Amino acid sequence: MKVESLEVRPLTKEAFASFGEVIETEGAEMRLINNGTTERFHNLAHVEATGGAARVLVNIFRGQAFAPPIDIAMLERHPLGSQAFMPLERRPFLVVVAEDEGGRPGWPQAFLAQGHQGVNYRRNVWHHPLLALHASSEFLVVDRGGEGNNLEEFFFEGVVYRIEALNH
Ligand SMILES: NC(=O)N[C@@H](O)C(=O)O
Ligand code: NI
Repeated sequence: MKVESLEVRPLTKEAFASFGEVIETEGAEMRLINNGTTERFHNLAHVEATGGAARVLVNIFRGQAFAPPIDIAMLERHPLGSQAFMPLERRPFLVVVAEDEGGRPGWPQAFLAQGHQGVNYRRNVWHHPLLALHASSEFLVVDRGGEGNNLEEFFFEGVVYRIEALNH
């Protein structure tokens, strides 16, 4: 099995732009509402839910903690809807995505999300299932329910992509 080293970069809107949105208050449009008592950080992510009986689901995922070395052996995608993860316990977590190359993921890209950042994977974007860090952590997850198969998985053959350190 070939082992390729994967670097981890900080999660930024710009770096993540081709995969979806970064959910954070920084740089967001803020609207004062509720008679000035509440700041609304408006329209942070585009939620997509397509296909038969499509509806938007609000979930909580409690993810077990991963620690380096972390091997990325597979990625998945959801052809019928987007999927957003927002940390509820303000811990950093790992985001691994890849561009699509002819129906399979290209070289994975790893990002370290800070505890105040969430991500929204655009519909059909290759990503790794939840990778919580440091301790079991809960996330608010907004994704798609409905008919049909909304999960496509790809298992790399002969290679794993290893994250040796979280760097940041
Ligand atoms: N399967 C599931 O609901 N979770 C994954 O899609 C994930 O990205 O964690
Ligand atoms: Ni997913």
